[in-house]
Amino acid sequence: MSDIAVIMGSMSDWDTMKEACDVLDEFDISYDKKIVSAHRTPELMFAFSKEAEENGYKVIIAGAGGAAHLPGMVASLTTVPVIGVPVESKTLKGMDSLLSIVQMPGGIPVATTAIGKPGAKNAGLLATQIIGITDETIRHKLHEYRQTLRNSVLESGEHFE
Ligand SMILES: Nc1c(C(=O)O)ncn1[C@@H]1O[C@H](COP(=O)(O)O)[C@@H](O)[C@H]1O
Repeated sequence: MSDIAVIMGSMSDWDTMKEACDVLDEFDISYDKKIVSAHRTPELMFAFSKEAEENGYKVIIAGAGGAAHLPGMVASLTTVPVIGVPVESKTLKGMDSLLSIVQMPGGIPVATTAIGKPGAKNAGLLATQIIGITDETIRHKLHEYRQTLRNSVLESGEHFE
């Protein structure tokens, strides 16, 4: 059983969603990755969402671009928390993806990240922080991660005059 599911609307989203998986690998968090589309594979999307809780997922990270209905539709079918990643689209640069994911009606939340790779990375980190609520080892690693981040910023500015 994996803690997290990373799903995406198309194989073309993988270049972006890999950022989330890289973070989960770094923190040694188990995850499954799947291509699931609300538009193209609605039956699979329905079955995946309905089974998510009994499959033991604690968080679902869902990335999609354009008319990005996947995160919201999955969120409507499960109470497992969903983090939506707006994948950058060619024509509208991901503004379409962002607005499709973020503007959920009251009652069905999706935690929406920034557009593209930084958003996918943060989705991985946010999922890690959620897992960290009940896992002290993960919390410890998160503190170390923040310390490394702080140090790299401070060091980068050391000789900046
Ligand atoms: N937004 C969705 C959904 C969905 O929301 O269910 N399924 C696929 N897509 C998106 O279509 C874009 C183009 O897909 P293709 O590259 O396969 O044509 C992808 O970014 C995908 O997430």
